[in-house]
Amino acid sequence: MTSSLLTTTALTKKYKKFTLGPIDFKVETGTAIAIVGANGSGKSTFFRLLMNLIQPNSGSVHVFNHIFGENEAEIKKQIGYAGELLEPFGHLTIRELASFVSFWYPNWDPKYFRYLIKRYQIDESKKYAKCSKGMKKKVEFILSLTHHPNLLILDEPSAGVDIISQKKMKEDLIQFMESGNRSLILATHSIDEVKSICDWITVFHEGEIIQAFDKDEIFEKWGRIWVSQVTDKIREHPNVIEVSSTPLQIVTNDLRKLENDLKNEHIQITHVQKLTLEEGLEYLIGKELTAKAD
Ligand SMILES: Nc1ncnc2c1ncn2[C@@H]1O[C@H](COP(=O)(O)OP(=O)(O)OP(=O)(O)O)[C@@H](O)[C@H]1O
Repeated sequence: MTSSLLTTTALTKKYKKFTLGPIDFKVETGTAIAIVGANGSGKSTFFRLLMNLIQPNSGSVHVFNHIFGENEAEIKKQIGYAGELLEPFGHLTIRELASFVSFWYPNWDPKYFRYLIKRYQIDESKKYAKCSKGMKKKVEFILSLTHHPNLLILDEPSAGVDIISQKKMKEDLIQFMESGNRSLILATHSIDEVKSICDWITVFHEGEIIQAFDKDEIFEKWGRIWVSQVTDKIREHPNVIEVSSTPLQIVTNDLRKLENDLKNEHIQITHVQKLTLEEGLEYLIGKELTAKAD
C-alpha cells in the first residue's frame, strides 16, 4: 500500500498579475510525477511554495506528515531540491559549496559525490558564479542527490544541459526511483523525460492544475478517429478534444467510448489510431511543450 509523502491543500499564492492555485496535490511514496505546463503557468512558483522558500497567501503543505514550517530543518534533510538556490553562493568553488551543503545533511555520501563529479565532468576548483548555465544545472543536480533523499524536487534540471549529460541525468533519476520507496516531482519541458522517468503527469495551466493522470492513460485511451461525418452531438461529446477536417477526424481522450457512441450515431469510422504521449501532451498543454523524444 502507498502512503502520501507530500500533500498540498488549497495552496494559493497571489502576485499582482498572477495567481497560483488553489492547488490540491498529492505525492505517494514510490511515484515519479512530471509537472508540465507552458512557460509562466506557475511550476516554479509551486516548487518554491513546496520548499517553503516563499509564503503562501493561504493553504498548507504537509511533508512526511508534518506541516512544513513546523519542522523545516528536519524535513529538508530528507529532500533533495534543485531550483536555482545556489546563486547567492557564487563566490564559492564547487568544492567549497559541496562542503558547505554537506554540513546540513547527516546522510551526505562523499563517495557518491566523487562519483557524480567525475561522471558529469565538473571542475571542483571552479567558482560557482563562473560556471556556465549547463554546468550550474549539473552541480545543482549533483548536490540534490548526494544525501540520498527520500523525495527529490527538481525544477527543470536538464534545461540547458548538453545531450550526453541529459542522458546521464535520466539514467540517474531512473536509478533513484528503482529503490521503490523514493519519490520524485519533476518539472520538465522534455517529453523524453516524462516518458522514461515518470508514472504520473500533472498539467499546469495559468496557475491551476487542469489535469492529473496516469501516464499510461494516454497510451491506452487517447486516439484519433477518422469518420464519414460529424454531428453536433458528437462535436459536443465530453470526450472529444478536437474535430478537424480534410480528412475529417476527431481527437478523443476515450477511444473506446467514442467509438461506441459513433456507432450508435451510425457514423462510419474509416480509421483509428492511438495518440503518442507527445501528441497527447500537446493537446493537454496547448501544443507548447518542446518535443524532444522520438
Ligand atoms: N516574485 C514574483 N513577483 C511577481 N510575479 C511573479 C514572481 N515570481 C513569479 N511571478 C509570476 O508568476 C508567473 C508564473 O511564473 P513561474 O516561474 O512559476 O512559471 P513556470 O511555469 O515555472 O515558467 P517556466 O516554464 O518559464 O519556468 C509568471 O507570470 C511570473 O511572472
